[in-house]
Amino acid sequence: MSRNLTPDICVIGAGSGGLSVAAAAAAFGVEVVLVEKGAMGGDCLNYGCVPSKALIAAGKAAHHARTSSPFGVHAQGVSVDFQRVHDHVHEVIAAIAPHDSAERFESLGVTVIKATAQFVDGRTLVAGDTRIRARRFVIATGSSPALPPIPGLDQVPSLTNETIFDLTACPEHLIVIGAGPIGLELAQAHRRLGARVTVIEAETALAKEDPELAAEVAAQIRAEGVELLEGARVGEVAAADGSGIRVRVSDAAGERWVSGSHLLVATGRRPNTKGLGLDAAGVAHGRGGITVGADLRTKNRRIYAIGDVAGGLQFTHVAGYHAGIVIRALLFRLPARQNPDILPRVTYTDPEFGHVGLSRAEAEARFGAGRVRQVSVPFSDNDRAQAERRTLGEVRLIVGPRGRLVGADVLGASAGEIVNLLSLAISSGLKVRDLASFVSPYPSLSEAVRRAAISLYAGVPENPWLRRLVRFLARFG
Ligand SMILES: Cc1cc2nc3c(=O)[nH]c(=O)nc-3n(C[C@H](O)[C@H](O)[C@H](O)COP(=O)(O)OP(=O)(O)OC[C@H]3O[C@@H](n4cnc5c(N)ncnc54)[C@H](O)[C@@H]3O)c2cc1C
Ligand SMILES: NC(=O)c1ccc[n+]([C@@H]2O[C@H](COP(=O)([O-])OP(=O)(O)OC[C@H]3O[C@@H](n4cnc5c(N)ncnc54)[C@H](O)[C@@H]3O)[C@@H](O)[C@H]2O)c1
Repeated sequence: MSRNLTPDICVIGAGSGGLSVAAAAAAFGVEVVLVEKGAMGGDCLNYGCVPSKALIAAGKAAHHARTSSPFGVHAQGVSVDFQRVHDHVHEVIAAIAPHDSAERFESLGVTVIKATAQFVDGRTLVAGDTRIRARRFVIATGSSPALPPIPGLDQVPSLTNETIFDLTACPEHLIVIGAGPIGLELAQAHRRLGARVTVIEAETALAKEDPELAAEVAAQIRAEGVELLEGARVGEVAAADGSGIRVRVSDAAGERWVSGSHLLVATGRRPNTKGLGLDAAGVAHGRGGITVGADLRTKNRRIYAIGDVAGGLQFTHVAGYHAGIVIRALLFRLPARQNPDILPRVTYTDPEFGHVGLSRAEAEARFGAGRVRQVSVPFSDNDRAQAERRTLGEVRLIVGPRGRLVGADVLGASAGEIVNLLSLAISSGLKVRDLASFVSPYPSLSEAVRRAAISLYAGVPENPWLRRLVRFLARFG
């Protein structure tokens, strides 16, 4: 039996973006229908952020146990029970899942429909046996692993982020294609949990980040025993004798076959637009995703697109940020536009790598090279980092006209936490002067931010006018 619904808002996709829109709209008493074809919580909870960070935490525990002797702590015979690692990862997902569950959203007043959604025209969506005509639609269908057209790849068993967290035994030799955040985070975690790991990257590792700092991450990962091949082309994939995989690789060292027990493909993402009926709905889209304006509206003014499917930065916090913009527009009819200049991102390798705002090159292109300064402080100058023997890396500030903080990079321990402070500073339009003049508890890693800010004024005591002023004022007793 079919039914017709006419809610105020219909959200497609119950991942990071869709759940935020649905929860906020329901909180204001707005009638919302949420359509989800798979697991509630989307990629982040089930196949992305949560399981990867839980696996990384397990790898970190093993690494710390093995490397604690400089503290005088000797842990002998560290062993990893991978079944337990698997269970830990799934316990973490299970602990968070109730927050994203259909039951919770129903209790908030949201009508949840478990079905695949498809537009049939510009204002009608079909999901299973339900037809939905809403005042506004929000498409939040996310992205999926993009598999490259490598000969033989479809003939062998391979893993993606959607399947790797189901392994209950540690891969003997994991081959990873792609050294972006997914490839590198998972490569290092598996290495620390006992796998031999080879990463094959066509260009350079973490190519979207500052090259100098990305190279430091790559060096650390290599030092832990990951074989990282950069500028390497994968010519073909084939089954090896027994149950393994062989990958034909060519790089500066020549052409050879690399054999392993498992293959992880982490070569980027494709937006989930297929089968949505976007053409019937009059929604423009391309390979990069759905075409949206800065207000996240599509070509069809009734329909918004947010998160990974909207073709910009692909992060959970960006999907949440998009949700906030759309809620302002849908509920309060306030104009809201996304501002890419304030968005942070963190790669959870060890050392972690955090970035917010503009890179130095972007700042120079926008303001002119002469109006941009960069200051940095290494963690080796930070007492807390020394105490914890976590001295690798640095805090870098990119300073624009009139001393405004326009970008920052943090490489090192807890970079993902430190970047929060910098993200607040940039989104609030703070000046470097503000970061130099707050009281930071001693000893803390974030104190490096204040130190970097103060270093912008390193030449001030040499200023002859100020020196004369100090001498003059001293005369008054
Ligand atoms: C391994 C990995 C690690 C990551 N780590 C981080 C991290 O540490 N930090 C971070 O910020 N980001 C991380 N990300 C990225 C993050 O997961 C995504 O940016 C985020 O999930 C995007 O949210 P979304 O709402 O756009 O899409 P999703 O969370 O993917 O949700 C989309 C939902 O839409 C549903 N759907 C799709 N099509 C339809 C349809 N036709 N009908 C009904 N439902 C549909 C899907 O089933 C899915 O549940 C990671 C990603 C991966 C893969
Ligand atoms: N910590 C985080 O916030 C986090 C973690 C994981 C993923 N993510 C999100 O997920 C997105 C996707 O991550 P990703 O790592 O899959 O994508 P990516 O696009 O960042 O990296 C993919 C890498 O694969 C390489 N590559 C592509 N085809 C190849 C081939 N045929 N042979 C060898 N190398 C090849 C590319 O050169 C690139 O370096 C990220 O951009 C990010 O937005 C975020």
